Amino acid sequence: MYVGRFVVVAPSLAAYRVSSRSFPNRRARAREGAVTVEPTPDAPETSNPYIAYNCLRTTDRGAVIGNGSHVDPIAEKLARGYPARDALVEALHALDYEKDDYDTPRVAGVVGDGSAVDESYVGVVRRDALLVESVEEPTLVATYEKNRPEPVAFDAESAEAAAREVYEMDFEHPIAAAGVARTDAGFETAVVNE
Ligand SMILES: NC(=O)c1ncn([C@@H]2O[C@H](COP(=O)(O)O)[C@@H](O)[C@H]2O)c1NC=O
Repeated sequence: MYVGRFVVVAPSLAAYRVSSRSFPNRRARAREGAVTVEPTPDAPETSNPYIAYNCLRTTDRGAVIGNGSHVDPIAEKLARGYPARDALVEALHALDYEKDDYDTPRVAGVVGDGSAVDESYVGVVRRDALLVESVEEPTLVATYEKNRPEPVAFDAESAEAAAREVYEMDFEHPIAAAGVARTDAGFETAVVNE
């Protein structure tokens, strides 16, 4: 099955996978407090505005993952003190689904900083819906087919294991993955590219 891009929130860690039929020449690059999805140097030029973006940001108040440019405003609102639910609702509603040939949904997840009980969330904005849900068990939402949050088996206990586990999930066209986990020393992140 091809589900496109997807997030898993677990809820003290999270992971994101880039799957792609159309733009396979991409990688996830780890940066300070962020992971960026970008074309590889050999990728053909494209004017598609949706294929390069920060897919992960960490802040003092939580970590954010997702499949596009909405990750930045969600992280910025979170850092300014918005509750995770409100940051997701506002940024997803403002940017809405992608205006491409598929009306591709935007998906996102927030891992809270550990200071509240109901702080980890997933969200998706589709042409026909905006869903933001609190996460208490591992939950997946994808751009296609599985485009509403659903429970998923997920065993990872570190950022690296989370990235590896989503990369190896049995969905077509894996390209790269990123993981983030809350630890006593803050958020740790990891990437997988193969
Ligand atoms: N975030 C991404 O990495 C990403 N990759 C591709 N897209 C969009 O989804 C469309 C379909 O891509 P694909 O056939 O690779 O699933 C692309 O034309 C592009 O508009 C993306 N946008 C949202 O998922």
